[in-house]
Amino acid sequence: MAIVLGPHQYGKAENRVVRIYRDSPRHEIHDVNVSTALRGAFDPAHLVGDQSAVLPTDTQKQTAYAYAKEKGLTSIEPYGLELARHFVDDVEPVTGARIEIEEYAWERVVVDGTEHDFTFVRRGQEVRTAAVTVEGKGDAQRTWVVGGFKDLVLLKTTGSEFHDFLTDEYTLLEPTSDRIMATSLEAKWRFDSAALESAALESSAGFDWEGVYAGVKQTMVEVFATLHSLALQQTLYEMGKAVLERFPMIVELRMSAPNKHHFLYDLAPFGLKNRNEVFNADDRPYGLIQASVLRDDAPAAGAAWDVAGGFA
Ligand SMILES: O=c1[nH]c(=O)c2[nH]c(=O)[nH]c2[nH]1
Repeated sequence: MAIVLGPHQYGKAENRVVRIYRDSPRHEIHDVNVSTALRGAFDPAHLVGDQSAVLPTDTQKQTAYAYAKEKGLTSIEPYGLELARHFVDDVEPVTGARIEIEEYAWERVVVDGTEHDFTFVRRGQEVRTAAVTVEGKGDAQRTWVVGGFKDLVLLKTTGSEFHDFLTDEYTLLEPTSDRIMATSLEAKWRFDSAALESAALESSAGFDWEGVYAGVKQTMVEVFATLHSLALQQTLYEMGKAVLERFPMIVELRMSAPNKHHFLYDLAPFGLKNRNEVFNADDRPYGLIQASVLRDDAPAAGAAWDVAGGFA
């Protein structure tokens, strides 16, 4: 038996880069958490401690900050593309790079009815995400971009049912035709890599990353609100389908939705009727419903979903 080195990668995780645009009195802020991971011929570092091919994780960090100025940091997808392509194209031993980014949104405070130029309040809603993977050099290079969000907490007070489910001797759940539906939605959408390779997607100027993000989020929120739901599973599928119908550059969407249970509280001991008015918001355990929706002619996903390489 011989011991061999398996897949490996290394990088700087969670660089907290804050980029301010202050070229006019009205400042802009972009607040991100960016993690880099490089793949390639790094076996000697593991096997014999030879660092000659290892671009330090500190350098990767410095690059993330330098690029926020040199290349700009507005939409997170093109910022991730710049970083990933730089590592693969310009650093000889690197054959693949994965850049994962979270963005924390700020909105302007309002003073005397006017938006303030340089003071912001953290927006309590979702965290936007992006994951860019670049593999291979030159003509063989392939690129995958996944946009997304997490922690989008949604709740509807009616318009949700759950009944006619399979039962066995352990089933206690009562069917319901009117319940609260709530979740903290995570969604990730894979852009068409072929479209990415076209010139239009090369720069943030050439592609409306912000518009797509806002549109996907709004589409999902609208479906959550308007679909009379028979199960969270159905809601997820309809949300994903609507996104693919409206956004031709997206080929696949993956969703993860904890079912944030709201149990009707028993007020009978107090002689009170509870007509879906008072609930216990339970935090655990929770149902966890996960689904993906894709075009039947979607190109192969390749390394798009290879989140952090699948390492522990
Ligand atoms: O929307 C739901 N899907 C389920 O699979 C499920 N299971 C459960 O107990 N409640 C629910 N709700």
